[in-house]
Amino acid sequence: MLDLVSLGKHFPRRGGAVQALEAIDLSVPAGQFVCVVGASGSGKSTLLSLIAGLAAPTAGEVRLDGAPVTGPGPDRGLVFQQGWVYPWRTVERNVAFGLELLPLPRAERERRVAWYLAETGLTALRHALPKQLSGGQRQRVAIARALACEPDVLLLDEPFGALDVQTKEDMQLLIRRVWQDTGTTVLMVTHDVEEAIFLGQRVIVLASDPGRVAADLPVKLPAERELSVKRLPDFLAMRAQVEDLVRAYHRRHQQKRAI
Ligand SMILES: Nc1ncnc2c1ncn2[C@@H]1O[C@H](COP(=O)(O)OP(=O)(O)OP(=O)(O)O)[C@@H](O)[C@H]1O
Repeated sequence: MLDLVSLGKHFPRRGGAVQALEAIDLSVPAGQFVCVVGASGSGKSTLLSLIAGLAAPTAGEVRLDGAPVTGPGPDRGLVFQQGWVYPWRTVERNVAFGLELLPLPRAERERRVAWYLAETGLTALRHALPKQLSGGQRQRVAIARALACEPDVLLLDEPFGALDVQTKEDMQLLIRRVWQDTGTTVLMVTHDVEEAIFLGQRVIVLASDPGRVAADLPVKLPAERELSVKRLPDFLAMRAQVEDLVRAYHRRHQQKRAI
């Protein structure tokens, strides 16, 4: 279970502070797929960096299975938009990277690399260098590398934001399958409301300044989802509801700033 308890983060700014996040209380049961949406500046990336332990909260705490998070750790895997990979390492050696830091027998490391390469459709490319890959393939490498450490929680920060529509949909199907196969908890930040509903079991809408939870909505769609689910009336109704919320909180924020 991932718990965010009265979580807050402010950044000093000349003449005051930016309240990036305030009083966030959220519990994510193990194995759940949660998507976080919100207008630009609502604190989505800040939220992920606090959970990843890359930044410290200024209030409250993050707990994973009851233990406070005090820094980065292999129990949380992080994937960024750019699909950051080590340019001098082959695909296979990129996927092995995090594992090299873990106290695992060599045979187990090799087993995991082979399994996650297959799971992300990269086996045939295992000897390629990143410069030979497309953006979608590089993002698969970043996902496989994060998953190979078998984290309790996979944190995805706009992972498909830079991809074209077809590649993005392929990656959405891939991440859902990987999630179902591994049972990992997934927390994904995205600008794309359609993507959030298609992937998530739950959608959190953040409001800006202070960043806070404006809505926490269950996604009432079948567990098995084809891309065609995006055309169902229930899907379209939820999409309109979430888009209206994001827009409303964004406008409110703009009006506040104008005063
Ligand atoms: N290191 C920092 N120093 C100062 N202010 C920051 C810092 N990081 C974030 N902020 C501020 O905190 C607020 C939340 O930023 P954050 O990047 O988390 O939002 P976001 O929802 O991820 O935005 P986007 O969708 O544009 O990536 C913004 O007002 C931002 O300017």
